[in-house]
Order: sequence, then C-alpha cells, then structure tokens
Amino acid sequence: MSSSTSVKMVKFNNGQQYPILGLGTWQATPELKEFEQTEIYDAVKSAIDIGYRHFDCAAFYNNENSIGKAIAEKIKEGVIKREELFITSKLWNNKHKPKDVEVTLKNSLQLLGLDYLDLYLIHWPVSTTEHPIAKDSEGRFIGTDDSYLDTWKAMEQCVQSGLTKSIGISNFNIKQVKEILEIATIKPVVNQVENNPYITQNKLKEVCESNGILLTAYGPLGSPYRGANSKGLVLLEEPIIKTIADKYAKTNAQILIRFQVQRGVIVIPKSSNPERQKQNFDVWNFEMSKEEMDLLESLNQNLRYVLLEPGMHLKDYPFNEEP
Ligand SMILES: NC(=O)C1=CN([C@@H]2O[C@H](COP(=O)(O)OP(=O)(O)OC[C@H]3O[C@@H](n4cnc5c(N)ncnc54)[C@H](OP(=O)(O)O)[C@@H]3O)[C@@H](O)[C@H]2O)C=CC1
Ligand SMILES: O=C1CO[C@H](CO)[C@@H](O)[C@@H]1O
Repeated sequence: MSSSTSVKMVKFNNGQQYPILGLGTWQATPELKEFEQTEIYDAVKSAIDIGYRHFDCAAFYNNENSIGKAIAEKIKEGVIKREELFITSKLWNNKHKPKDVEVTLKNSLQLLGLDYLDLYLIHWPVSTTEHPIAKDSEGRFIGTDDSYLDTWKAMEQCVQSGLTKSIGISNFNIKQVKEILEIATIKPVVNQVENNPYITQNKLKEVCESNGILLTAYGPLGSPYRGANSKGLVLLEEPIIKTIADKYAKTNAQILIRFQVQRGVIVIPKSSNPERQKQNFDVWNFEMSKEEMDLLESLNQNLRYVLLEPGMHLKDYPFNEEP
C-alpha cells in the first residue's frame, strides 16, 4: 500500500474534503537540539512515503518545527505538493484570549513552514494562564475567565483571513458543542475526542453528526503507551478484537482503525515505526459485518485515559458531566 488515493475522504460541512485517516504526532519525540534529526522528523518522512497526507499536530506537542522540516524535505524531493497535504494544528489552553488566537496560529505556521493550515482546533474548552502548564501549589492548572465562545469568534477570523481552511473543536462535551453552534457564524467541522471501542461516545457522535460536525478519534488504539486502564485492560490485547482480526488476517490495530472508518469517524493513530505506519494505513480491502461492528461497540465502558487531571476544577472542564 503506497498510494494516498486509496484513502477514503470525508466531506466537511463547508465542502472541504479531508482524508479519514491521518497520523497522530503526540509523544513523537520533539526536537532536543535545533537541526537534530528526531523521531518525529523521520516518522513524518516515512509516513509521507507510505502515502499519509493528513497529519494531526498541536502547539502543545512541541514538535511542529521538526514536522515542518520533514514536510519541506518531501516537498523539495518532489514527493508531494503542499496542496496535497492536510495539516491540522491546535490552539492550547493558555492562548484562548481572542487577541492571542491569530498570533498563536501564525506561530504554528512558522514552525511548520506553511502559509496556511487545513484545520485549526481549540484543543480543550478550558482556558489557563500564560505558561502552557503553569500550576498552583496544589498541582492544578490556573484558570482564567476567558470564554471559549469569544475564542471561537477569533477562530472564525482566522478562516476569514485565510490562515486556515477550516476550524473545529476538541474535547468539547454535548452542552459545549451546542453553545458553540448557537453563536457560530462558521460551524466547527470536527470535534476531536478520545474514541475507541472502550469509549465509543455514541451520544456525542449523534449530536455532533446531526449538526454537521464529524468526530475525530484520538487514542484509537487505546493509547497503549499509557498502560492498562483502570479496569486493568489493554485494548490492543482484547480477545474479541483478536478473533475478528484473525478472521480477516489483519492485526488488532487494523481492526481498531477500520472500526472508526466504517462508522464514519476520522482516525489519527500515532506511530513512529514505518512498519506499523504501513500496517495502520492498510485498512481498505476488507469490511467488517454489522454483527462484528456491534460486538466491538459492546466493549464500550466510557473509560477515559485522557482526563486532563490538573484541569478538573476549571469552570469549563468538559468531563464532569457525561459525555
Ligand atoms: N485532542 C487531544 O486532546 C488529543 C489528541 N491526540 C492525538 O491523537 C493521536 C493518537 O492518539 P495517541 O494518544 O497517540 O494513541 P494511539 O491510540 O494512536 O496509540 C499510539 C501508540 O500505539 C503504538 N502503535 C501504533 N501503531 C501500532 C500497531 N499497529 N500495533 C501496536 N502498537 C501500535 C504507538 O507506538 P509506535 O509509535 O512505537 O508505533 C504509540 O505508542 C495523537 O498522536 C495526537 O495526535 C491524542 C491525545 C489527546
Ligand atoms: O493532545 C494531548 C495529548 O495527550 C495529553 C494527555 O497526556 C492531552 O492533555 C493533550 O490534550
């Protein structure tokens, strides 16, 4: 599998087409020294060679500079053109003030070596003070009064000024999605949330989709590097998934990625390993039955890994009410 043309595209509510499968970049080691070739630099280059065109980035991941270098290298080699790529980035919680939004987006653009983004997301509904992870004496993020509704208006300005083609949200709950929709002139195209058979979030999915917002699944493989969940379970080792994988001669990871593709959810598995990148990209030549999809859905336990614990006390913390 090496051609990006086989990747299914989804259509956003503004008509923009986006690859349903992209590469996650969280914890792909950021640069240690300037000009050093790093894990993420190699990972993005191999992913482009394999056929990935959609990259899920964020200012918070502190590796956009290396991603930019890898993209520039592949454009220089003639392997891809900028317009064939779909680059997402995200606004971190310390930059929610309307005056900071455009400046922060431009900073990501500079690091990525691009003159526009394809998609820009508000990373979390919570807003915090200037330092990205500043905490009080109890180890909690320090909140501000900023409203994500004002932040959204500034996000809309970024579309108007051509800095990004689309805008969206991440980690927003149903109530927060509805609030955004009430004031939006430009609707979010996606809500990026934790999603896999242990946390299917079907109610949120239904509300988003009925309002023209697609879900993007983060942690689609169950974030194996975070260890077993609070019930001692590791998604990639789930026997039901193995049974289905054996039937199609696929790996458990491929089943988990295909699960999202079949339910129309954009999916962004992270891998820095070229063999696993290839495997994760090869999910187009089989179709699971409705019974198998239902079986995978039946694993749902609403268990989250990503809780943003230091932010649980903040006024806009999204997970105090389900979903
Ligand atoms: N909006 C948000 O708040 C969040 C967004 N995200 C985004 O979502 C992306 C994906 O989520 P993430 O947390 O990375 O978790 P994933 O579920 O994508 O798991 C990634 C891990 O799985 C391993 N892996 C990848 N492919 C395979 C495979 N085929 N078989 C076995 N192991 C595999 C990777 O290791 P290796 O690299 O060695 O292959 C890596 O450790 C992130 O990278 C980020 O871009 C993530 C968390 C929060
Ligand atoms: O994108 C992200 C990566 O994971 C982090 C947690 O470990 C999240 O806080 C963040 O939103």
